[in-house]
Amino acid sequence: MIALQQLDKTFNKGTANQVSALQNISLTVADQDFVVIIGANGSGKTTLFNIIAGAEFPTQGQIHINGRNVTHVPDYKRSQWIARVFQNPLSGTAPDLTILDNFRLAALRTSSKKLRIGINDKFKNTVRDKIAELGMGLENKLLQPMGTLSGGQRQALTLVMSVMDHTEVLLLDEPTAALDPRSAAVVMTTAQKLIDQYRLTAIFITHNLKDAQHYGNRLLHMQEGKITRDITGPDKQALQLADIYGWFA
Ligand SMILES: Nc1ncnc2c1ncn2[C@@H]1O[C@H](COP(=O)(O)OP(=O)(O)OP(=O)(O)O)[C@@H](O)[C@H]1O
Repeated sequence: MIALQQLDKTFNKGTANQVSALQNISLTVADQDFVVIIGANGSGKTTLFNIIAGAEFPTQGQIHINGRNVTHVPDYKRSQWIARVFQNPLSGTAPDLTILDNFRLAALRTSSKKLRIGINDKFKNTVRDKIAELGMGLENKLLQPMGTLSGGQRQALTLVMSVMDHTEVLLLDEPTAALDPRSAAVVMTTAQKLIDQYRLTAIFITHNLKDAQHYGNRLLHMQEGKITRDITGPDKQALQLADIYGWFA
């Protein structure tokens, strides 16, 4: 469970450039919830992710993840149980390294994996099996540089890489924004499959209102640093695209 209590984030406090990016945000995300966040540019979505991931600390308020108070735990420590996939398919990957070496690098995020990787072929076989599940034929390209793949292939691999071990929370930060519609659909289908398979708690930021309607069991609308709508369960299922468009009028 993720519990955010009365979070504030102010940038450049006390200066002419002061920005109140998050204002008194309280939110509880249950285990295995799939929450979608939409909102206009500058409404605070990425700042919220930065604070959940530990890339930024709140000006005020607290964050608990599965009962642990992580408010001031930095991102490199939280990465043991939080994975984040970004808009840019190259974020978090090394384009000149092979697919396998990228998986090795990602594996170094957790100490448990450090012990296993590189000792024998077990890690390679595990990676090959996980990649084969994507159904994209990439398991036969383990020694191909990551940078030679398409954006959609890279995002699909990044998803697999992110959730392979110990991840409890998956933060999807506009993961399909740079992709063509077909690749975007493949990446979102992959994300949904992995979320179900690994029973992840997921939060998905998107500007694609169709995806916001289709995915998740809960939809949040952010405006000016606040959560102004929180629609769950049957109410979310009943939402029409026109309703969501109307929120941006
Ligand atoms: N490091 C920073 N320093 C100063 N201001 C910042 C910083 N990061 C974000 N902001 C400001 O905080 C506000 C919220 O920005 P944020 O990036 O969280 O919005 P967003 O909803 O993710 O927008 P977008 O949809 O464009 O990605 C904006 O006014 C932004 O300019």
